[in-house]
Amino acid sequence: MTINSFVKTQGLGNEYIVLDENNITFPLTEKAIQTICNVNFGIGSDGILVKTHSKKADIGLKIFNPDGSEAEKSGNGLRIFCKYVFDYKILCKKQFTVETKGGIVNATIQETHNNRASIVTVDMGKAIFSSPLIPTLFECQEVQDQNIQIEDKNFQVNCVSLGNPHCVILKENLDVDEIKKYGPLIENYSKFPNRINVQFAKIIDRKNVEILIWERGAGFTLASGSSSCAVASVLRKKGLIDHLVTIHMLGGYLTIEISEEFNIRMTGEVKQICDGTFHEELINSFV
Ligand SMILES: N[C@@H](CCC[C@H](N)C(=O)O)C(=O)O
Repeated sequence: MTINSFVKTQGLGNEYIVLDENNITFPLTEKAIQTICNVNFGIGSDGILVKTHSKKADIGLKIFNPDGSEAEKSGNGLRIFCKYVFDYKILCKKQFTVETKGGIVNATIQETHNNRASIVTVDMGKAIFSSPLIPTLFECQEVQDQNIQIEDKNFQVNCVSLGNPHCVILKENLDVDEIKKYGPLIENYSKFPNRINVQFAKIIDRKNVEILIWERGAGFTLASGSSSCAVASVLRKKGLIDHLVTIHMLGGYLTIEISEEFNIRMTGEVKQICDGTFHEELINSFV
């Protein structure tokens, strides 16, 4: 990769721009991230992934939301980053560890279908249900079926952390307009000090769940890996699904495996969209 070059890749319609911290000449400020992720003034993306050095793992990853905030974890982001690391021969092996702000994960490149897609598995770590660790300000030890009032509506929320915080709401019917209206209000609800990712989930059967997502710092997205893991963890804890489940989203599906100890393994597709170089005129609009 050359100076100021980028790769853009999507996982089920959740798209990320991948950068190497050694190759960028400009400071990655909040304004730079917001501009690059903007589809009208920049490249357009659901976030930015930055390759960094790690002393504890094979490689390091920083994850930024399009509003400029830093996320601890991202499921699609991790699969996308692992494909990049493998395809661009940054690490010449199919199994490696990645350090994120939300912990170290193990990743495996399963298949690379000749110029079609890659299938990547990531061990996302252990689902954490302890309220203060998520963090939430609910006084109970674990946040299960807690009622919250948002304007005219009452929601029963279940919270979990996969390194990043999630709020899962079970629904009988999924409504895109509803999550677009209430998602940002739940994201910023007073009991979520670090804000939160929001999922509406509809159980199809014990092996299939359909979800809609409102992402912290990004908004409505077509898919989210950590959200899929969050929904699977919460529903498994309630005994409503099997240990192996397919999470269906608007952009595609992910397979999630939940161990007895709530270690979560996620497998799904990723496809590169393009690569390129930031134009001077774009860089000058945020430096
Ligand atoms: N799209 C991601 C989640 C990205 C981070 C999230 N918005 C946060 O702030 O925690 C995924 O696939 O997990």
